[in-house]
Amino acid sequence: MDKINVVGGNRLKGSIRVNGAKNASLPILAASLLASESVTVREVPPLKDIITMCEVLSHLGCDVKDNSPDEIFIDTSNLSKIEAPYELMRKMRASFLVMGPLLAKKGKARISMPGGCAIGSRPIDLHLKGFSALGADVTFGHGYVEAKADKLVGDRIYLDFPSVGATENIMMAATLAEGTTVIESAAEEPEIVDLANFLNQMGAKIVGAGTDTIKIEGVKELKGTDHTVIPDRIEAGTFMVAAAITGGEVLVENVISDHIRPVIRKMEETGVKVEEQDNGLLVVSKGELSPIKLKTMPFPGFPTDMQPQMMALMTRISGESTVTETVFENRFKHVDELLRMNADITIEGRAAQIKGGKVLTGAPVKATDLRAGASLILAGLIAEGTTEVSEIYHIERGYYRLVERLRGIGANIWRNEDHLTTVASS
Ligand SMILES: CC(=O)N[C@H]1[C@@H](OP(=O)(O)OP(=O)(O)OC[C@H]2O[C@@H](n3ccc(=O)[nH]c3=O)[C@H](O)[C@@H]2O)O[C@H](CO)[C@@H](O)[C@@H]1O
Ligand SMILES: C=C(OP(=O)(O)O)C(=O)O
Repeated sequence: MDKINVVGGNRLKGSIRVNGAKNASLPILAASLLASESVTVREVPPLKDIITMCEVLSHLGCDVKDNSPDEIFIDTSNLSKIEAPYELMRKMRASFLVMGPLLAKKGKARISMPGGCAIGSRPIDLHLKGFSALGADVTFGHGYVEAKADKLVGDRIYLDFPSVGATENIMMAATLAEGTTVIESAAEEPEIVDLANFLNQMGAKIVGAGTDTIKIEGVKELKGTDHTVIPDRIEAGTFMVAAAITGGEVLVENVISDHIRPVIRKMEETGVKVEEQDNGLLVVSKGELSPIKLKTMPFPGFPTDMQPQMMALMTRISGESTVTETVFENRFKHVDELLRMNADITIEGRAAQIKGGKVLTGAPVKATDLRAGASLILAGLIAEGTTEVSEIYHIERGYYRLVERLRGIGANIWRNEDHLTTVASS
């Protein structure tokens, strides 16, 4: 089984470029189903989740060409199926994002129910509330959710929580509905804005994306387009923490600062210097840092996808920091693994107290989910000895060539197979 090994102690220095955003690419690829012409999407990171979404689109009948490393071409002229089976859904929850586009384009969709995952139960009730409001008949059976509508008709939909996925799915379905749809209490994440821009380029009429009220005036047809996805704000934040935790100096390139303002601000509160330059963010971390209190919130609040990485940073800061997780019910799985590395963390309900400043010690640990895995690698960068991270397929869902890229700025890190190659050739 592949593992990532990290030996702590190196100060990271240099520059590192951020890839296109996984969480913007996935809904955009799903939205390409709505086009009546071909679509090209650029700066798509070549990750496992992206491959899964391409498999879903191919399964539905699309012609998908992966012009590696980061350009995907989709021709929907042979879109014939309306069903996404369990084998594809179980690999990735985000496959559920094809439901809105299929319902809009084909009037019917049958998708295997997405299950929960390590960070929580993750229901889909808000997606379905939206489809029903647009006039779809939604039923369940044999592990599938099925939605049907002779025609979708715009309506006012209030989301009880600003769910990113529900906002995206409903926005996509509404593009071809009759009349106007208004999503209230919508998610405001940058990935929603990127999706709306993509849809508008195809001829959709969406206003208000990036605010809590999105208005979609339905159109008859969407044409093809060529779109470049936004940089990955979570990858950027992860590299910023890598610089900060090691007392390093790293230029993180290809960043939209406004997308990671909360991460910049919380990092500055610790005493890390973040300088906005033309070509990226220069992160400089020197001397003692100060403990902070952090609460995850929907955008523009602090992103839950950066919480485990920030917790790794807190283990290095003397004094007591706290993290409150309000978005997911169970996103503290990394804590047990950090404890194995000598961290001092206690959890009470949705809050964690981190008593930082103890020397971390390398240990065998496992990535329980994507960002938990990133947190362990970051902790490994400062731990004494070797940290051996297993179940790294979680990490590979969201970070492309993380090992090589961190090594490029000075980390002592390798995959088991790299090590064997090095030993064999020496
Ligand atoms: C592929 C992708 O873009 N994933 C991101 C997306 O996930 P995702 O779109 O799944 O996250 P949501 O914003 O929908 O989920 C946020 C909260 O809402 C709840 N909820 C959601 C839908 C629903 O119908 N009912 C309901 O109760 C969830 O259980 C969770 O507690 O946004 C999350 C929140 O920023 C990020 O952590 C994920 O990285
Ligand atoms: C939780 C994440 O992704 P997903 O919604 O695909 O599980 C993530 O990107 O941190």
